[in-house]
Amino acid sequence: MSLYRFTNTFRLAPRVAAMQPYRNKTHNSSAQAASDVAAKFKTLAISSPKPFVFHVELNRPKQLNAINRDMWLEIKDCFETLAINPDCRTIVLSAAGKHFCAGIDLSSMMSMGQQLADCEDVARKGVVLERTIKLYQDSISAVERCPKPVIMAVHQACIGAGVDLITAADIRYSTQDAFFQVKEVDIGMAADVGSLQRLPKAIGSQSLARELCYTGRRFEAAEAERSGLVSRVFPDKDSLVVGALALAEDIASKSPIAVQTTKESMVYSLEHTNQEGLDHIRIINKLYLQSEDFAQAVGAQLTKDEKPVFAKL
Ligand SMILES: CCC/C=C/C=C/C(=O)SCCNC(=O)CCNC(=O)[C@H](O)C(C)(C)COP(=O)(O)OP(=O)(O)OC[C@H]1O[C@@H](n2cnc3c(N)ncnc32)[C@H](O)[C@@H]1OP(=O)(O)O
Repeated sequence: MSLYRFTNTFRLAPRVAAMQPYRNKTHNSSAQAASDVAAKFKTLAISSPKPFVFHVELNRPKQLNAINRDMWLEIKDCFETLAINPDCRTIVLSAAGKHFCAGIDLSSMMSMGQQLADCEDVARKGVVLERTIKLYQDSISAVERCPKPVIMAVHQACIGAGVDLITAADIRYSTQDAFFQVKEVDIGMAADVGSLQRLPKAIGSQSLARELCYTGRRFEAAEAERSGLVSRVFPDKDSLVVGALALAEDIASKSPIAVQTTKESMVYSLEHTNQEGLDHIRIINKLYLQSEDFAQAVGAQLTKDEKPVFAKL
């Protein structure tokens, strides 16, 4: 079918000319948007190194990026903010300092224990704990709920809450010196913010997932790659971040309608039958196949235009 017939069939004209200004403006506008977002956070560093790509860094290097209450709150806020930011299409999350994440901040956990001890009634203690666990669950789930693909770039230790965090992401890359531990059993608790639900799906083996969760044993990057927890391993942190950003840039160059709908459908399909997943995407696509992105992307394929430009979403 010719481009003219295709766009006419869908009663759409590619708006390439109208969107020409985005070609030059995108990066400045993403960079400005990133500095606006960054100003809100003290445990996260945020930048936009490439057009439509945001880079979020866990930024408590002295505490090995152990997740304290501020960081739980800020992860949630950050991903909810980026979810609706039109200058953001993909997110890379890495971490500053020696390790990716040492898990929950054990000092702040001790002070929470102290606060609970000050309250005598078991029901009231239960309510406080319930609210805290829900808040932390929502923090990690904000990564999965974010419609923009999230790529985790993991170096060195990724422990406890760190594993909860990375299993909520779309794609995981690591360095060859990375290691992982579902360490909650070692601090006398069952993991409760996502690893038990998401790790078995991420690696596709109940047997291995249960072994890791019951023992808390450390597993290295090579095993993580073999099991599918990470999809690429890099020699060091610099090449890891470069590789993750290059992947993010590639995804960000595609139609945001197409990419975000793909994420929504794949996340939905994790917890639904194939038929439910097919019903879900059919209902979305009966609307979205009328998008100008579709006409434009098909047009670009037909005309071999390597860089179609899509409107912000
Ligand atoms: C409602 C709750 C929901 C969430 C639950 C989540 C649970 C979890 O995350 S369970 C896992 C908890 N984390 C740990 O058990 C990790 C303990 N740390 C380590 O295994 C090692 O420190 C690590 C392998 C991360 C790094 O080893 P390395 O030799 O490089 O450094 P260290 O000398 O051990 O540590 C340096 C200083 O950092 C302090 N530190 C380490 N981890 C934590 C942490 N999670 N929270 C707070 N502080 C931590 C460590 O004590 C050292 O401090 P200092 O002695 O003052 O230098």
